[in-house]
Amino acid sequence: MDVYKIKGGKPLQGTIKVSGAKNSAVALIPASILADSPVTIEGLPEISDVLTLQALLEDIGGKVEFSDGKMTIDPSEMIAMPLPNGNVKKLRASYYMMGAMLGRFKHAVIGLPGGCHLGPRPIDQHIKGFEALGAKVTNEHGAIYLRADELKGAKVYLDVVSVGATINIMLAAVLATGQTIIENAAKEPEIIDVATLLTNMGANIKGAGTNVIRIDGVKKLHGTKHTIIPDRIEAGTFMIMAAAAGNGITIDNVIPFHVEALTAKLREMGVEVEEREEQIFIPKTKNLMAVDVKTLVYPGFPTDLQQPFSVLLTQATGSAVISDTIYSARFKQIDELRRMNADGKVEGSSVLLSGPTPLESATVRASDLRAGAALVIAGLIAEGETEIQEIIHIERGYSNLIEKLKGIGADIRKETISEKASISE
Ligand SMILES: CC(=O)N[C@H]1[C@@H](OP(=O)(O)OP(=O)(O)OC[C@H]2O[C@@H](n3ccc(=O)[nH]c3=O)[C@H](O)[C@@H]2O)O[C@H](CO)[C@@H](O)[C@@H]1O
Ligand SMILES: C=C(OP(=O)(O)O)C(=O)O
Repeated sequence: MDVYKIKGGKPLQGTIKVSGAKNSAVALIPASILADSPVTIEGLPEISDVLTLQALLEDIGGKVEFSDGKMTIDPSEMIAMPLPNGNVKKLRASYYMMGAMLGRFKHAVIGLPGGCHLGPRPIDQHIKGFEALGAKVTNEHGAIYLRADELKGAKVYLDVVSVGATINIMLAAVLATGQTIIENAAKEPEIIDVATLLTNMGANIKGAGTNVIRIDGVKKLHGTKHTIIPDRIEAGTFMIMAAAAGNGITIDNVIPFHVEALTAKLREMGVEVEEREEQIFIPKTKNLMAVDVKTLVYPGFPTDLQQPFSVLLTQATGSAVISDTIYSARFKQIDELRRMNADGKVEGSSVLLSGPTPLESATVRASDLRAGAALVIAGLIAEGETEIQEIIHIERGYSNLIEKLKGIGADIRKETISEKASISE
């Protein structure tokens, strides 16, 4: 079992570079299925979700080359191979194989997706969209069967604002006949990134980034070259880290506009945030004041930063309430932070945190990706050596984290330890 070991309390200083966005990458890669010639994506993060998607494309006959963040996918010989199990369970975004394969082959068999356990994560809105386009969708023994004689554009109103459903319906609709309108669409920057790739492949999409997206179906899509946007959640994680443990940190390769909700919260707490063109500088913070946080759909405060942000609140003066309106039970980090001396309590869909509390090292478990990121930040602050187990979740989403953190002075290493030392349930 691999673990991270972190000796906390080191002064962190210098420049840390953000990689390409995980939540774009995991949609851009499946989008290539819709082309009739090679698609090249540059700036991809080196994370296990990307490698798993590469394997899934290879499973269906794609020829994929991936090195130095550049992936070239030749989709010309892909076939509609069923993917009921195996790799699809390893990540959430395998659901994009549904929209992309349905769009190209008019049928697909895909196992139910995996991903972080954040409470219930239904895909009813994805299915509602596929059905509106004319697909018959059934769930048989844990796999979703999708089949359509023809996909025809339709109006789809999303009952909940969903990133995954918005992108998946776009993927299924770009090669359908006629016009599809997605109403109450999600507006995340990753949706614009995917729409940009599809447009450069020859698709006709208007309104991505607003809550109404119009797609006029085209007959075919061709290969292209695309550079991914920076990961705003990784950037936000580094901003929180800089506020909690930094001695002057520059976060490089960030679009400041994409992290505005976090910037505003940090400023409210007393953190100085200097925005530059593609960088953010955070000097050493002296006094942190507690602030309440409520997660919302974009451009609101992202649920994916709520868990890392909770660590910062343990260092702030006063009491604060965090409410997660997207995933009401996304608080598994709190039990682990309590092992490290944090004063936090989960109450329904909120957490009450009081501080400042000096964190102490402990052996803790990364129950999910952002809980893991939270524990890394906690480990960087804590007195002594913290061991983080189940880092497999962290490596789904953070590219070269150890090297990046060492580069700003952190004492962190990856070690393999005996399974017997696991603290998992
Ligand atoms: C791979 C990826 O991009 N993952 C992100 C994506 O996940 P994901 O696409 O799974 O999240 P959604 O935006 O779909 O979910 C938002 C909310 O809608 C609900 N819902 C969603 C779909 C559906 O069919 N029915 C339904 O009820 C969910 O339970 C959740 O409460 O957006 C989340 C919310 O910003 C982020 O935390 C994830 O990092
Ligand atoms: C929840 C997340 O990822 P996924 O949707 O891939 O599980 C995340 O990136 O924080």
